[in-house]
Amino acid sequence: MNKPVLKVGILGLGTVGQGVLRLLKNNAEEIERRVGRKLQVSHVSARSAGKARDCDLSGIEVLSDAMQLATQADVDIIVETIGGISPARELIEVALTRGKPVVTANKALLAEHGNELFALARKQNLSIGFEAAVAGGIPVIKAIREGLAGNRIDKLAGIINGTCNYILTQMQSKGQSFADALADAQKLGYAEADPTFDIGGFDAAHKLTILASIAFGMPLNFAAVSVEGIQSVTAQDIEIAKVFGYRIKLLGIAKRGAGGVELRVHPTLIPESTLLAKVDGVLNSVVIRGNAVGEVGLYGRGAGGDATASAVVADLVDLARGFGGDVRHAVPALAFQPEAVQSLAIAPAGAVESAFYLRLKVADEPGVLSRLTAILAEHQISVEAILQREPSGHEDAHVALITSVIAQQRFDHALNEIRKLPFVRSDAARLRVEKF
Ligand SMILES: NC(=O)C1=CN([C@@H]2O[C@H](COP(=O)(O)OP(=O)(O)OC[C@H]3O[C@@H](n4cnc5c(N)ncnc54)[C@H](O)[C@@H]3O)[C@@H](O)[C@H]2O)C=CC1
Ligand SMILES: N[C@@H](CC=O)C(=O)O
Ligand code: NA
Repeated sequence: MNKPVLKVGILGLGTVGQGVLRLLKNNAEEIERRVGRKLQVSHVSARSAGKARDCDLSGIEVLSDAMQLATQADVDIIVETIGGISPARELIEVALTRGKPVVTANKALLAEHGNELFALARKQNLSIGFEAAVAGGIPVIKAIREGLAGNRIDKLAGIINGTCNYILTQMQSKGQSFADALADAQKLGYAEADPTFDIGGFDAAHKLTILASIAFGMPLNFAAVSVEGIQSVTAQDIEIAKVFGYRIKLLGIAKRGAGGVELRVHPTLIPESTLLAKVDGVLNSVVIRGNAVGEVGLYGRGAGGDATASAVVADLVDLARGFGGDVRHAVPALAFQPEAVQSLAIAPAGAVESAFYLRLKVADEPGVLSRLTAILAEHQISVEAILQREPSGHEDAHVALITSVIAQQRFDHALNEIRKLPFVRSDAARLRVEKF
């Protein structure tokens, strides 16, 4: 029987949970017209039941025990916005076991345990919606799983962490310090509960894991992503990159190559003329290359309560439309039929090719540039741009350069030799450069 009202239970009333509650209330009429029935939040579970929140809890039962909500007989759909692995994982498993479809924004959980959770959902003839888990409000999961289903996708790249993009933008355009920009991103509700996930690149790696799976039809394989965060990016590197005509962005890149699939997250110099270089602040963008369509770019808010709620509610609308139906006729979780999802060889990080940016503090003495370029040449690396800064006051001189495209391993061999040179005064800053 088609119930006139579907009851929704929300686990976790933080930035995203509150956003979902607000959006379902504010756009209730629009949503009902889309679904054909009402979506009503009947229960929420919050750790501190009495806490002041930016949402209206009237008429909603607030449970302090999340497991009680996950097993509540009269709740039809569960939204998980607690985050982290435990107890989110157990709560979702219990909800599925009790026959409730789930919507989650939890990329960490899906990247690490999604294969098992999707298998359980399939066994239970249920769906898990996860649009909010990648690039917040941008409908990138839907675009890849459905809109690009006719293509063989061979590459995607994007800015997929709002916190890092906010920090890098603030450092570049306002001269704000890394620490102050991070504190602002936390206040604005962009950062993870533990911001190390953001600045260390792990959150972007969780999202890249999900994107690679649905783009290439491979199982979720978080361990295969090579991850570098933005902690070591300095204001000086941002400024020198600008002189070279580049911006520094944290990118996630998934690419089919001759040596296997490349999965990598790292701060990257990208030419300032590219679209991605112009994506600033909390905005995210993903560019996907399909063999029929060519390049498709998506752009929008990648974090924050309301933007993320937009994605959660879109999943709720999908689940509500197909509620009680046969999931074999729904869009498969990882875009490909589960039995057709195949492991793919992963390219070793050392073999991945790109150009490199190198900055060194050096003693102000003759012969520095010629010795540096000679070592690079011995490793068949040519220099495409070079900049030397004179010493100022007690400061040493700086040399920064951009190389030709080269495998990481070969560049690192050259760098090890460069580090041993007597005139090198500090450890090197080394970043990848992508031309697109
Ligand atoms: N903040 C954002 O912009 C985005 C967040 N996400 C994801 O959404 C999820 C939630 O993130 P936020 O809302 O930012 O986090 P948050 O920290 O603001 O909210 C989580 C809430 O869950 C509550 N909680 C923790 N354990 C609980 C338990 N056992 N029972 C009930 N409540 C519990 C916390 O008290 C907190 O209020 C995470 O998985 C995050 O990665 C995804 C996209 C964007
Ligand atoms: N912490 C994340 C939130 C959205 O996924 C980010 O900053 O992008
Ligand atoms: Na999204």
